[in-house]
Order: sequence, then structure tokens, then C-alpha cells
Amino acid sequence: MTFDLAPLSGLRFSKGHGTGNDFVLVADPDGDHDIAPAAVALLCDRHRGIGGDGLIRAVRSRQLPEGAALLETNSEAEWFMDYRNGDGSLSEMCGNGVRVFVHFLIEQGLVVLEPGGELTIGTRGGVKVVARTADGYRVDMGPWEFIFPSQAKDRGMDSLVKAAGLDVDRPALSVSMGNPHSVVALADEAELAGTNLTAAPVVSPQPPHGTNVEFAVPAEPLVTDGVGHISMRVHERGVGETLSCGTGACAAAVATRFWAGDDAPDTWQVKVPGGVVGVRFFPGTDGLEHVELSGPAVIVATGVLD
Ligand SMILES: N[C@@H](CCC[C@H](N)C(=O)O)C(=O)O
Repeated sequence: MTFDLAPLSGLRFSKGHGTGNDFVLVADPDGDHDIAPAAVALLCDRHRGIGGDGLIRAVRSRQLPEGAALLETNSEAEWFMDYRNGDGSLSEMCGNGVRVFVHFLIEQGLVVLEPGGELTIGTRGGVKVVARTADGYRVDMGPWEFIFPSQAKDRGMDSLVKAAGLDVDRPALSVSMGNPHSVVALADEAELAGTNLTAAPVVSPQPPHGTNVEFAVPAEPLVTDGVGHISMRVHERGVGETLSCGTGACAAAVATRFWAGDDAPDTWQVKVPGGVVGVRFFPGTDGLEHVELSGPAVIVATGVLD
């Protein structure tokens, strides 16, 4: 890839991750650096760049049209998470990224947030409230939705997924967490380990804007002490296989709970290759069922672009 990063020379960056889902982060409070998709791809390149599953730019909401629109209904969303996938494409939301984003704002001294405190931020998936906990962050990810509502209601499945390493095409359920997901249930850990995610699984029909694909194995027993357990691997739209996906974990919990029926719990733990994240369902003040995501956020390095 040939792309001139000279215009970004001198820009400070941090490198962070949430359960191994890693990001390049830059603070651009006044919106001076609208980083082009090719530059994002180069910065996220693990061999020629800094390396990351995505890039997150911290910009004041009022500096972006999407952010300014959010401020009209929620004046508290001072900061906007401008998230890009590693290939430079936009996504509406990133669940691990949102925790790392808030941690980055704190470490940069751009906000003050003590454990127990909450911060409202803007994203392309709407306004999100992030709470700092003793060991990480808890995010109200908003309501979940079926992407193909009528089909999901009838059969609990709405598409077929073909992936290398799986003998036959598998049924999937498509769930929106602001961004699209197709969740496939596998029988056991051996099947999960044998699934080859070096190439993008083929989903048919595919949600209109592409999809992230989660392969989920419900634990045996599914529920222990009132908490549901799932193991999951993910192939992310615009990235490839990642060690974790926060919105994907939420979607996997939505689908598994739907398949499990009325007695399924509201609290879930989702094990991903990079760690464990928590998912909880609760009634939102808007009358819709919301999903809460919890997990760690780590900044590992800071530097300056040459
Ligand atoms: N890893 C993220 C999701 C990032 C966006 C995704 N690749 C998409 O295109 O929707 C997460 O933690 O949610």
C-alpha cells in the first residue's frame, strides 16, 4: 500500500485494547485530522503500520455533522467516538472500542471520571452512557433488534452461513446492535476450534450493509448460578477474525437467550479468545429492552507519528 502519512506527521497516538480487540487511538478535539480510509488502513497494518483492528479518533461532537446532530437531543455528548475498521470502513458501533475510548479520554486528561461516575458520548450508533467500574467499564449499548424481524419470529433463524471447516451451511440469526451481526450456534468447542475464519464466512441473505459473523457455543449446562455462558469466535466486517467483539458478544447473548426460551437469564458471560465480557439485559427508560456490555479497557503505549 502506498499512502503518504506526511500530513499526519507529529500526531500523537495511543495503542489500546479491550479483551484483545486492539485499536490505534488519536485525540483530535477540534476535528483537524479527518483521517482518510487508506491512512486508517495503513496505520492499522500490523506489518507496515502501528497495527490494530480499528482506529478511534476522539473528536468533539460539535466538529462533526453526525455529532452535532446528536447534540440537538443530548447536549451531554461532548465527545464523539469516530470509529473506523482496520480496512478504513466506517462502523456504527464498537463495544470494546467504546470502553477503550473512554479510558483514552481519561488518560489524555480530556475528561475526569472516577469509578462510579458516568460519561455520555456520541457514536454513529447514537448516544451511549458509559459507567466506570472498579475494574473496567459498563456501557448501555441501547436496544437490540432483529435485522429480518418476520423471519426471526417464525423460525429463530433467518439466513445460512458457509464457513471453511464446517461440514454444512449453518443457520444464523441476524441481530442489530446498531451494527449488524449474524449469529451461528455450534455444537461444541471442537467445532468452534475447527472453524476456519481466515476467510469471510458467506452469509445468505446478507444484511443490507454486510455483517459481522459470530460462532457461539452454548455452555453445558447453559446456566450456572443464574448466569448464562457462551464461548464465541468472530469474523468482523472490515477486519477479519479478531480476539474479541463487544457488539458481537451482545448479539451472541441476544440470539442464545432467544433460542433458549422464556426461562433464559438476563445476565451472560461471553468467553472470547481474548478474555471474557459481561452482557446484561435490562428495561430501558424508553420502554425497550437494552443491552449492557461490561469489560476491561487497557492503554498499552503512546507515541508520535513520524
Ligand atoms: N470489535 C467491535 C466491532 C467493530 C465494528 C465491526 N467490525 C463492524 O463493522 O460493525 C466491537 O467490539 O463491537
